[in-house]
Amino acid sequence: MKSILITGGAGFIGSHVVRRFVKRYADYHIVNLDALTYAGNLENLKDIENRPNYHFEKADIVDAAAVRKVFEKHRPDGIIHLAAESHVDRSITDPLAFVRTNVLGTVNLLDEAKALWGDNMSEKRFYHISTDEVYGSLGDTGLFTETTAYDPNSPYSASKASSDHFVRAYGETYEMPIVVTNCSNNYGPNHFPEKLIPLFINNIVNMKPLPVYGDGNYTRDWLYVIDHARAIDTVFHEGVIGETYNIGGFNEWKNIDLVKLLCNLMDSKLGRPEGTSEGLITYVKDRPGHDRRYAIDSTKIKNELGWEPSVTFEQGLAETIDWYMENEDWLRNVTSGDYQSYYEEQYDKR
Ligand SMILES: Cc1cn([C@H]2C[C@H](O)[C@@H](COP(=O)(O)OP(=O)(O)O[C@H]3O[C@H](C)C(=O)[C@H](O)[C@H]3O)O2)c(=O)[nH]c1=O
Repeated sequence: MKSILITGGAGFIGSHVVRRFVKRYADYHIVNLDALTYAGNLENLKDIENRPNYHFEKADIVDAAAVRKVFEKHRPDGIIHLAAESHVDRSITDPLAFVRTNVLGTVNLLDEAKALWGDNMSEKRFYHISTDEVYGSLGDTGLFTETTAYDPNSPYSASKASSDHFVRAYGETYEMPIVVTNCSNNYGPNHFPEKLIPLFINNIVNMKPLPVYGDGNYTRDWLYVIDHARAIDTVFHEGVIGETYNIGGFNEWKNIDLVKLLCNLMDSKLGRPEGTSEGLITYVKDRPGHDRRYAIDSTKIKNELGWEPSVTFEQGLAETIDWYMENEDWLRNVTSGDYQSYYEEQYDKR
């Protein structure tokens, strides 16, 4: 039996990866290691929590002793590392939190894997899930490829770039069997409503303002989270050790166009007169250091591993909206506590 440890498995992307692995690989021993911070939620895994091949361990990757205990208990052969602080706006107000989790936490995991595996690394794998933001910002043309130079602009992307470098350094220095993927913006069910799409769905439902940063002409490449989970499965099993693969949706949208599309779809789902939600659009002060455009070239993973997105944006967005509208309790629970005051504070500071 293969023991696979997935960090951040209670989070957005992580929960889709855990679900996929638990359902597809009955003979694997799947361990979800998660600190259950504000964006981690075991509700995301209710449907699989009683499966015999699923195990949950609450631990913070910053706590090396706690990580060691989990490693000694479950002796993972493979590690899929998704645990991270991920929200760019939060990184602007609290960079150190990002250094702790994303840099220190990653190095802790690498060290514990090295200690556990010793010289016997041949059947092992350390897989780091990263972001296209490490490449910085594009102009109006061009795409990020696996050889684009790192040029991070936000504390978040700097912390992810640093963790990528550490993972590669452990590959070079200790011959750890590593693999890295850099993905574009994900969307889909279970996404914490601080990110653009779920925040705006939630605000439209509640007739609240839709805060578009700056002029709204920023571009992102959107990838359905379920397609991303499938890509992670493919890279974990078939990716070549030491390689990087970019994972994107071939699906670029300017924020303002995406927001207008979302408004129209939501008006028709909610039976509201056309234009109601667009009336909620409010241009607010820009995010400092806001990257203008991300766009990813996923040709390598397509040509070498046969992965490409399978869900169209229209389908994925419709499924996402339906999920949020059918899971109002989930949304209410995750937006309780200090969530509202956190956001109000952020806008005041801009
Ligand atoms: C929350 C929010 C965002 N925006 C803009 C800012 C961006 O241009 C775009 C998407 O923002 P969001 O914060 O959802 O995502 P990114 O900053 O692109 O980063 C995301 O995608 C990458 C790949 C990761 O690696 C990050 O972890 C993930 O958070 O909408 C607004 O205009 N208003 C808002 O209220």
